[in-house]
Amino acid sequence: MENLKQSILELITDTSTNLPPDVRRAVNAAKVKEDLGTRAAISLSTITQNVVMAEENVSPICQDTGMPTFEVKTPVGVNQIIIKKAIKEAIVEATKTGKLRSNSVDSLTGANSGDNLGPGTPVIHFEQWEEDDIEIKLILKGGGCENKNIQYSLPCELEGLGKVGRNLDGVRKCILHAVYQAQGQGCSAGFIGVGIGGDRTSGYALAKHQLFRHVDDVNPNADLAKLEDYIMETANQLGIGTMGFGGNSTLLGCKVGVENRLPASFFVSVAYNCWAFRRQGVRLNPETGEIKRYLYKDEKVDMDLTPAAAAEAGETRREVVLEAPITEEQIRSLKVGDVVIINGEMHTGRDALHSYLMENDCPVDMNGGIIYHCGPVMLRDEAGEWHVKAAGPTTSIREEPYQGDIIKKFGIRAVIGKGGMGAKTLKALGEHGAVYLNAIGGAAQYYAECLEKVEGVDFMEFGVPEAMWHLRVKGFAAIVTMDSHGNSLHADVEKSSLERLAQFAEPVFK
Ligand SMILES: O=C(O)C[C@H](O)C(=O)O
Ligand code: SF4
Repeated sequence: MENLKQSILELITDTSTNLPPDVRRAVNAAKVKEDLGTRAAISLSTITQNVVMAEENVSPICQDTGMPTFEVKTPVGVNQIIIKKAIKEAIVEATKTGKLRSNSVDSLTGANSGDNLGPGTPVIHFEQWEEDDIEIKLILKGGGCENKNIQYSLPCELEGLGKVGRNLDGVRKCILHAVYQAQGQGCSAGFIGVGIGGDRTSGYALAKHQLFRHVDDVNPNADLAKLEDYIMETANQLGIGTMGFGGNSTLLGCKVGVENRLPASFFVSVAYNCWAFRRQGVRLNPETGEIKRYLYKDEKVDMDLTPAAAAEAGETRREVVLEAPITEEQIRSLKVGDVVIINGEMHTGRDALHSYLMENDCPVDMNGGIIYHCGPVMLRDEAGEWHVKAAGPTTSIREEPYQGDIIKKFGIRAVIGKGGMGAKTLKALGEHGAVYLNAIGGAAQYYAECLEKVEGVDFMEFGVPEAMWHLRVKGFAAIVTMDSHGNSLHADVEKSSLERLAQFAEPVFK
């Protein structure tokens, strides 16, 4: 098995940097469905560009390379301990070379292991099978979309949909609700795997397992095939759209599996995966460990790079250039829908930093400054200089308990992230003259290119993703989705999508 580690390393690299053809087809199709010039069309244009850049740069499509989860099938007689060791070695190497972000964090101390190894990471499932080859499948599912997974225990009552019974129609309602509750926070347009039945643990495992199905396969169970088609049709009428900006493409794939349940339990488990749906697999020669073929590479699919047209007549989009320190006057002139181009300095900060800043001072002057919810992939060269390898936004709503206070305490004028924030932050934006800017989630290569220089870093003890990186940027584009006048695109889309959800309350599957 002399080639085993190298083959696994290739699998990890390909999964992280090269979106599979079935996913590419789905993203391209979504792009066609959006009207030219809308926010959704512009986002999809950035997304397709980002996919191409990741392949060319052999760098992560999204900076969050997720929880590496391997599903391994071995013929009888193959040593699984050797495979496990090779997987771990390949993971360490892929982390060192920036194909994976160091993502394994001690849940009690917050310490990042730095090499993606630790209790429970990576996840490896073994199974024996009757075939002669070794098969290894890998999914890199990021934390933001993982947070939007949801499990329903039936019977229950759901907002907009009413009573949910223990039958196929109840399952239908749960799935629609799952898409609704994710809004744009899991970087829609998404893919969902659904597990009906099992217990709480096996139900989620079944749901995640569905994500290994081809996007365009047909469910062998006729009822579930109908359900999948129905969900695809209906969920895309919720109007959540790419990144939750509104639009026609909310869901790119729906795969449903079923297992028996206990008499007392009826779970519907939903695994939500962002558009950056990174999963791949290989068949290996059991003697040498060489790759015989890839599992999700049926044909080469180029991304649709047609640029999103300029706004149509009637929909004017202002472009405003901002450079820190930003004045209150500049902020007050911004409205939801404006596109902002940022030059100059910004600082990253996410969960660890926000909680720290509540009680402590900031090492840099943030007055008039810009904070970017981002946990980048960074590499240091021989001269000790840091380089940004991938740096898209992270889900901002996690900072909701802190953001308003932090804006006030440090005089921050702009918060960049994705998925939007809540009422408390909206109020603070109005009171203190600040703005929320939505960057395109997952577009980690696209944004890395705008980050020209790493000026410094604080709090490396928080680990690379959570540290406060001081960055010099050029031409960083984001959209105002919450302004200082009380407007929030996120609140609007949430409200309108709930109204649309309620239109699907009547039974469909008898
Ligand atoms: O951790 C990250 O960088 C992003 C995360 O996957 C998210 O979607 O919030
Ligand atoms: S940032 Fe978005 S695209 Fe990246 S892992 Fe999180 S949910 Fe997925």
